[in-house]
Amino acid sequence: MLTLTFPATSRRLGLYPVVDSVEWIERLLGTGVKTIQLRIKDKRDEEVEADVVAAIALGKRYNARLFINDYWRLAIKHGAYGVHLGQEDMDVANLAAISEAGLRLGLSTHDNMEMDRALSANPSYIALGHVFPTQTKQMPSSPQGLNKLAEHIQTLGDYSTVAIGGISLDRVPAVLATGVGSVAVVSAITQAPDWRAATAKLLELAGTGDE
Ligand SMILES: Cc1ncc(COP(=O)(O)OP(=O)(O)O)c(N)n1
Ligand SMILES: Cc1ncsc1CCOP(=O)(O)O
Ligand SMILES: [Mg+2]
Repeated sequence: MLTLTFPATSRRLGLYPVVDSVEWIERLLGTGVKTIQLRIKDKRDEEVEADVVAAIALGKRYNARLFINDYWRLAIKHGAYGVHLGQEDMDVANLAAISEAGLRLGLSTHDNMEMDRALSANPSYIALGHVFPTQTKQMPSSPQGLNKLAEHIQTLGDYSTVAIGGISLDRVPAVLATGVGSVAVVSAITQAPDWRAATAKLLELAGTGDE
């Protein structure tokens, strides 16, 4: 099998909000967030292209690591910092094209087998989830829990790692104690009664990541 390579990203990506609009990207980059993902689901490329372009421009303006979820063709076309893909996406996306374009690649994993499969692609980071039950996405698997997460982090050594799924503000210290380099959150920010206060506290705990 052809061995692909992707540029490295920071070993610690810090707080990593995953959001569904350019408005959220702009708000959060304005607070000092340095790792962020645009995650728009189930639209045609033509419908999301303008948002992808705007998000990438904001990422560059704020000198942030902006990952595009799913829309890897648009991410290549417009020069995103990186792309995030799931296991099913791996079957259909052209990983070689992402590699050749020099984009970072993040891959989702939910168990040991998926971790091995992801590692064989040499991605820039490995996401591990879901750690806790989540209301944000229907998951076919059970939550991994903190012990399993800690085990995976040990196995992955110096790899850049991201934890996702049900990570509320009060759970962040325990998640970080596993040694994971980043906490990815949706509802902890977007459903917070005061998103600014929530983001400030999350940044205090998880940081902005390594340079
Ligand atoms: C950082 C991060 N981790 C995991 C996911 C989930 O990606 P995926 O499995 O492709 O599912 P969708 O987000 O596409 O529904 C993610 N987006 N970000
Ligand atoms: C996109 C995704 N992938 C695995 S869990 C998840 C949703 C995480 O959302 P929340 O932080 O609200 O639990
Ligand atoms: Mg996906």
